[in-house]
Amino acid sequence: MSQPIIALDNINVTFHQKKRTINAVKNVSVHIERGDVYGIVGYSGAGKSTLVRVINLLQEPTSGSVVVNDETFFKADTEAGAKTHISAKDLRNRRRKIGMIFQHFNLLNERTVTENVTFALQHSSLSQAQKEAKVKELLALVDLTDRAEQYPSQLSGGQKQRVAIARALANDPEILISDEATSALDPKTTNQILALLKKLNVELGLTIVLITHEMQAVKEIANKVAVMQNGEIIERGSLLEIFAQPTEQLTKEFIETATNIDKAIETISFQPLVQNLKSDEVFVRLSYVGDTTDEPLITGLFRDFNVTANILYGNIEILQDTPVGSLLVVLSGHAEQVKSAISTLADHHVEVEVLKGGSTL
Ligand SMILES: Nc1ncnc2c1ncn2[C@@H]1O[C@H](COP(=O)(O)OP(=O)(O)OP(=O)(O)O)[C@@H](O)[C@H]1O
Repeated sequence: MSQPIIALDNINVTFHQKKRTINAVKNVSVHIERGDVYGIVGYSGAGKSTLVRVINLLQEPTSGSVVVNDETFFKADTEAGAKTHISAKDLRNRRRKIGMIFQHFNLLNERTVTENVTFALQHSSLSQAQKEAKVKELLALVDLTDRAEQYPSQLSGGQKQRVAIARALANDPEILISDEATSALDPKTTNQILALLKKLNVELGLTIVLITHEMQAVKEIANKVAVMQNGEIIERGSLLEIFAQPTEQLTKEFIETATNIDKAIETISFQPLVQNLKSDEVFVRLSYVGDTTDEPLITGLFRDFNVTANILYGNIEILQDTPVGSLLVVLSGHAEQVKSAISTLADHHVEVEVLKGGSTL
């Protein structure tokens, strides 16, 4: 495997306040590959911002090592131990290659869109004409050419975030850190900004670290996910692994917010068919990932076992080009046959969760 573009190892960040010690990040290691859109999900206070601020040393860790693009930015084995630290001058230069965008855009309100983006080029070696061309190119990239001379107060939230993205890209960064960048936006604008980030990832090869409390955002564009709680990463994996087989309760909660399957189960549980489930019926949830979707499994249940499947709800999503499905189904037939049908489904990598009935299985 190639070298990760970002390697954080054994990172601890401890804040000392008067009488309190806050362990904001506890022994976290994360490796992010070039071209990843790496989602870090967690509730407020989980330590996400503190962790990503470590990448460009806006937050110096108490201990651990920070390596970006094969260059050690920081290394300290313990709080008291010897520290290796990149020089201040080098850090300033390297930071320009790590763009950041935030929830509240952080634009200069007295400056126009063009001036806001140009500001990011103040230390650039480009000539004035090159800077002007660069800013024009960036505004075209984020689709804001017609707003170039407007002020932030004249823009919508989504447009302001586009200015912030153009500014973050001014020095051709290889990494973009997005800290809750869509949290203040409505769902439609959120999707437009996420689509723009995805485009930048694909077209520019930009590595994106996406911190958010919204699993929906992660689901739209991330290929990898880490879930943070109390300063620790409690679960991580590819987007598909996390969505298909979450193990931690918190991960399941986040996924639920992005799929609403629990809500569907609750609603459907009140339907007469489920309320008045017969003794030979069982209400199940079938979950599957990938090719299984294409197989006529449901028809096979009747053909092979004489078990009928009444589909009450279905949700199939495409995550990273792979179908991920959930079906809420009432199966009915002889207990033995239903049992065989369920084990056949399991053989085909369909996870079967009995939600109601089935005491005779
Ligand atoms: N400079 C600081 N001094 C003291 N405590 C801090 C500091 N920065 C963060 N913390 C604390 O560290 C913990 C993690 O905060 P952090 O902002 O990283 O969480 P988060 O997951 O990003 O949440 P949010 O989305 O609310 O920012 C919190 O308890 C926070 O109060």
